[in-house]
Amino acid sequence: MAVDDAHIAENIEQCLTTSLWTQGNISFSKTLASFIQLTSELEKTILKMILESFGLEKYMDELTDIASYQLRIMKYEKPKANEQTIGVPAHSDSNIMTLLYQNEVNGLKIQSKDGEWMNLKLSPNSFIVIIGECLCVWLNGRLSSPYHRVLMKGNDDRYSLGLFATVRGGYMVKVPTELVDDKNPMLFKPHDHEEFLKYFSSEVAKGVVKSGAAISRLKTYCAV
Ligand SMILES: O=C(O)CCC(=O)C(=O)O
Ligand SMILES: [Fe+2]
Repeated sequence: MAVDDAHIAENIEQCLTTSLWTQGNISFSKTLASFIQLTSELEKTILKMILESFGLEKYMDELTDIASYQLRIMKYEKPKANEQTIGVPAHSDSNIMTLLYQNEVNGLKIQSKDGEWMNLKLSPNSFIVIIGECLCVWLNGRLSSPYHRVLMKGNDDRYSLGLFATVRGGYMVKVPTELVDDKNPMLFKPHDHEEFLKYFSSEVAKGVVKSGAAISRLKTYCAV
């Protein structure tokens, strides 16, 4: 892990640990820091594999330089009555890539390209990798960013840990020239993704769009 990444991981876990235990909690801190270290390395390995598959490995340094990582710890309570409740409504992630790790309680559904909702039944110790809209745009739509949601049923609470790799503000998301030719015209104009997210949340606040509809809004915002 590079010095910068170590610093970022340390910051994330310190903020979280001190907000949960004012005195700190060394064992929890260490577990969290090593989780962030391992998952951010895994995210980079997956990104490298994706770039290599498109012959774009020369962009690896650029994309890792502008990445920032956010860890979220999520708890979904079991439904009170014998019913199904929404843990997270349908949405696509607006970042580069998300890695999810859950306890043994399933609940994540992912929508296929033909609109079918698929239940994910995960074996223990597996990770879910979700491509975010920012990477979908950067790759000129070669990989899509799937809609997903969490539905809860049954008698157990669900916990999940999400590592969200995001681009830092100020970075112009620009489709590489290698991905543009006569058959594959550029789909998105270069744009600052953070500016788009600000615009999008103001549209959500005004009630113009629903919070899960970022990808269609992104098309309106910067489609060629
Ligand atoms: O908890 C999960 O499995 C999914 C959470 C999620 O999709 C998100 O926070 O964006
Ligand atoms: Fe998500």
